[in-house]
Amino acid sequence: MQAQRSDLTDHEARLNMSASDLKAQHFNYWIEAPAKINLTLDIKGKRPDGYHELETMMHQITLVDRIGFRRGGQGIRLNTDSPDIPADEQNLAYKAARLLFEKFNLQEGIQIFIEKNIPVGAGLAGGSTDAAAVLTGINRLFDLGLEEKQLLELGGGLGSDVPFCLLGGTALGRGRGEILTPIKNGPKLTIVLVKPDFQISTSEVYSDFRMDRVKKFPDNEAFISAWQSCDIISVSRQLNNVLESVSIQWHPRIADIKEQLCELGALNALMSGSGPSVFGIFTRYEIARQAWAHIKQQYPQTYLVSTYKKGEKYD
Ligand SMILES: C[C@](O)(CO)[C@H](O)COP(=O)(O)OP(=O)(O)OC[C@H]1O[C@@H](n2ccc(N)nc2=O)[C@H](O)[C@@H]1O
Ligand SMILES: Nc1ncnc2c1ncn2[C@@H]1O[C@H](COP(=O)(O)OP(=O)(O)OP(=O)(O)O)[C@@H](O)[C@H]1O
Repeated sequence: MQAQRSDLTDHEARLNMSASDLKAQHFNYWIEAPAKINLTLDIKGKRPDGYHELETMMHQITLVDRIGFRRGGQGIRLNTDSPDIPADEQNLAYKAARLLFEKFNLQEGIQIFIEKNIPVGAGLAGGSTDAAAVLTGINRLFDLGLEEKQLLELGGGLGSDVPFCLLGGTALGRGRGEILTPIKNGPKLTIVLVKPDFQISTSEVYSDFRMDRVKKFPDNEAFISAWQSCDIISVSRQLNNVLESVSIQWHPRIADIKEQLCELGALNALMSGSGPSVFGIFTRYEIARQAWAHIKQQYPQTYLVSTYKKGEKYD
């Protein structure tokens, strides 16, 4: 027979609580940290600092990590439910916290929890979005008064994707990816996202990139025009990521997944960032759901997601 709540001692009740109840009780402030996909990614050249000059359409989706905070104690303490990421100063979220602690000489400590739902090393900016959420969270919790422009500048020092993760929505990224132009009034996308069971190093992909191996470059102007007309068919036609020329050569399975998504009804499919995640865009939710159920049997890390809107809650 199941014990009633009132029959339990405090300790038993705590043991009976789900991990998420415990987390909710301990961490009293939570921020969502959404993943991003690159709808286009163009490389304009290599810069003197070794980075690549980009022009990329970035887009937040409803696959989110949740970052919990609690003020108090000494210094920065970080925990996570994921065995795949470091729970120490190696973590990009920890580095984000340290940046603000040092800059503002904060005396009171903070405890941070990363509920990890975004696959790691997937081309989905998982580390960057956690870091962005930590900058936002500490700014609010400690009333630091940092404005968006200052946060974006601090974020850019942590990683090229962090500024976009701070800004959110849909934006064109130039420079290293940190010079951002928001692109408003787009459609709400229905997406099936597949993360195959291997990871790819972003820096290795960039260092193997050769302009003369790219067959077709993105047309961002045409993309933006299609986007602002909410014309999903034209948007799908304009999907293009030049880093596929590296990652698909290393892992032909990425091309297989793209093909499979299209066979299952996607208008088109593309690798995100440096890969290996692949997403397909669908016009109808029911077709997307069937494709998701089918591909999930082969690739357990398959997600049915859509365009992320701030303020809405997602499971
Ligand atoms: C592939 C993308 O995710 C697309 O949004 C980003 O360009 C990568 O963003 P990120 O992971 O935040 O990148 P960073 O942590 O700043 O850099 C990782 C490595 O990627 C390479 N890198 C990154 C961005 C860029 N514009 N040019 C580069 O060559 C650099 O070798 C760098 O050492
Ligand atoms: N909070 C974090 N979440 C995920 N990875 C982290 C985090 N902190 C550090 N890392 C490390 O960063 C590396 C890249 O992971 P991440 O999931 O950010 O890759 P990614 O999605 O390919 O990033 P991007 O799309 O920005 O290139 C991994 O080796 C991981 O261990």
